[in-house]
Amino acid sequence: MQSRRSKSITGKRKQVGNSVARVIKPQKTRKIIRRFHHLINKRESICQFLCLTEGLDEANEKKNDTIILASTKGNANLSKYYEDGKSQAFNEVMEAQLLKLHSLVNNETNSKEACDLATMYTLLGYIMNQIDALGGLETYQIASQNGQLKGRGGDTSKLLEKWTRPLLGNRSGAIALEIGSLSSENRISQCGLFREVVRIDLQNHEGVAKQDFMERPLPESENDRFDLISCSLVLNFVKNHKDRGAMCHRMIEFLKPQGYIFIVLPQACVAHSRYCNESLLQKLFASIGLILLNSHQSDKLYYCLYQLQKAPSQLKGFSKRVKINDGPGLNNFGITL
Ligand SMILES: C[S@@+](CC[C@H](N)C(=O)[O-])C[C@H]1O[C@@H](n2cnc3c(N)ncnc32)[C@H](O)[C@@H]1O
Repeated sequence: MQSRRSKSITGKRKQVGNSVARVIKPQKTRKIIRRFHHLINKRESICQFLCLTEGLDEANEKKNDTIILASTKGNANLSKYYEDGKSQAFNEVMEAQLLKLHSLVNNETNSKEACDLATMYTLLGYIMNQIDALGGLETYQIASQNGQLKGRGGDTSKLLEKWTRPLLGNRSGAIALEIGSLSSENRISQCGLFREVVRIDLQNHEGVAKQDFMERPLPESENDRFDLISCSLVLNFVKNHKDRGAMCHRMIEFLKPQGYIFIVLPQACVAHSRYCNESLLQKLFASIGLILLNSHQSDKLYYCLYQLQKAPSQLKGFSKRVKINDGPGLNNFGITL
């Protein structure tokens, strides 16, 4: 029988599995999700600064720890700074440093000198410990799941049903793929529009297959393709702009001609990003053959429905992130193709 307690990367014992779900109060879920995103984004910025983006994996913090340690390349000082950061509990000094990280990593005169590296590795250690203290990806997913509970208005596929019923209502036998699925109880699975909904996620959940979409074998025939792909709050979860682009390309491979993609992002990804807004997103998707049918922005989320048309023969202008907004308080969300 699997133990309900496991060791964290810092060696502390922590609870895993359903026991965590019991201790996350609904009013805390948003806070947890925001904190998780904050930490992951800051870690991404530091890793980019250190040219260390390769291989970090939100689903495996132990592996991340090993990768970061390996990047110190036996430099005892750097690994000491990293361990030093890990040993620090939540504190205002480190939080303030995280908040001004943007100016540190974007300072043109900042060469990767010893003092920068010391700060960065200490912050990395601190972030790792904070993610660990939060319970890592598992707690985040449980918080997201709680956020979806019926009656709390959290199931984004309610809008998917509303938008696609007029399009798919008469089509019998439609099949859907839900990437990042946390439950078989969501509207996408219950609305009756689909003969089958294939649900996948990086982690195990009841009624959901554990699979990394990026490793799902490519379709060999039309039967392996989908009428609709749902990608709700997943792209923002993917660690960098290139990998998000790769996921978008891959979704196209899995769509039937004229198939639909339903995408949900935190509203901040289109409203408060240096590298993304709704119009850029629309152009970027158009370059891979996706035409916008519907969109909606709530206080917290941005929803959109695209349909696959014929892709233009050449991909143009989306291989690099271009700054379209500037100012304090913006995030670095972006997608490149
Ligand atoms: C915030 S949850 C979103 C849950 C749900 N779809 C929703 O709308 O609330 C993001 C989920 O995306 C999943 N995810 C991220 N990358 C993935 C990938 N490559 N393949 C499968 N699932 C992935 C994560 O495991 C995580 O559970």
